[in-house]
Amino acid sequence: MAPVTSSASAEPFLPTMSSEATLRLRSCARGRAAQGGPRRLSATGARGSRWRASTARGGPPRSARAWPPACGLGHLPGCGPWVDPALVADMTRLAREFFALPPADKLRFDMSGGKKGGFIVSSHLQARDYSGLLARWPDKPAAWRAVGGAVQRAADGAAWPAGCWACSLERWAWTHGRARRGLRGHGHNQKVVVTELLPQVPPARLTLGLKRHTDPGTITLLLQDLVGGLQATRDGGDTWITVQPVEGAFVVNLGDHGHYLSNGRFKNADHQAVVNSECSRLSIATFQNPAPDATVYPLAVRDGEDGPSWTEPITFAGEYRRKMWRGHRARQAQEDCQGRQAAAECCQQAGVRGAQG
Ligand SMILES: O=C(O)CCC(=O)C(=O)O
Ligand SMILES: [Fe+2]
Repeated sequence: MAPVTSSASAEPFLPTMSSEATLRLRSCARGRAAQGGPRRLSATGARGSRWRASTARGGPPRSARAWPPACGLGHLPGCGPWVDPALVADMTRLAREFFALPPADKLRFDMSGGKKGGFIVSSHLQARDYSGLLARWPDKPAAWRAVGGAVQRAADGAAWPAGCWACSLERWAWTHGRARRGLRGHGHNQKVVVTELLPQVPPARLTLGLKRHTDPGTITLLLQDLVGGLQATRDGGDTWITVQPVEGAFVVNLGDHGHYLSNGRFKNADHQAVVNSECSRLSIATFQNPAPDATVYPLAVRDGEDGPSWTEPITFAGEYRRKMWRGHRARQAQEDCQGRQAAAECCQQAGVRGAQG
């Protein structure tokens, strides 16, 4: 997802161009307070799709009728072992070293086009093997390619705590007669690693950070530093809850595909990331996407169960295209509307009537 800014300036927006001398590595309490007193997400919250991965391992769900408990903010069923903390530390350190490089070194790899609210490095070509990442990942600091590759390999499911969530759900569905033809083919063979730096931004600058969105894939494993800025909403953006950073913990977001796979039982996380006026903020997201062309049916629902009961199969590629198209249409409509409004104001000023249309 691309970050946005409402700033009129088109200058490349790089952290080394701000007044910040060095990247802060530690928590920024004042900055967090400036974001309006974030609330801690609670495991007793309503059904949602964002939870903290935990070292605790749950067994497969026992009930033949209920949905597995991954839908709340609690722990995941069937989790594998934790990711190696040394790997996480290396990835974070190297990312910070990269973002501290001079702009010329970074701009070659920037995925945000220099005009957005943050700086993104992404293995966006979604290579099925890891050579894609290794070829496109920054060559400085020297060790980062190898470590980035290791992170992407780790995300293959076995080593990440929640990477096997879709597989758990799939196993559960087959055991309990909920699977439909095609579920097994969902694959899990696309991994995209995105490292993003949201620079420290003076309060006067109207930069938003990463705009509100849902992730398109199955799940996203997100590592955020202790600055904080990730926010979630469950009322369509009226109110936002800041996801309190926890050292070494991943935030796991369910994406659109996971939402469909669970037949709407597990909601896709509606989220954004805001900038901070005190600190730059680093996040590393690993998107777990299904195979693009695999035909996937949503899990079956039983008579009398609440919620949607979708039956149509989808492919990730098709859904993704539709989502992008809807976004494009919405942006066009907004631009048209702004254009009409500007024309109306202009006509009003000039004393002309009937500018609507
Ligand atoms: O930086 C973050 O915390 C969120 C990143 C994110 O949501 C994304 O890249 O899709
Ligand atoms: Fe996201």
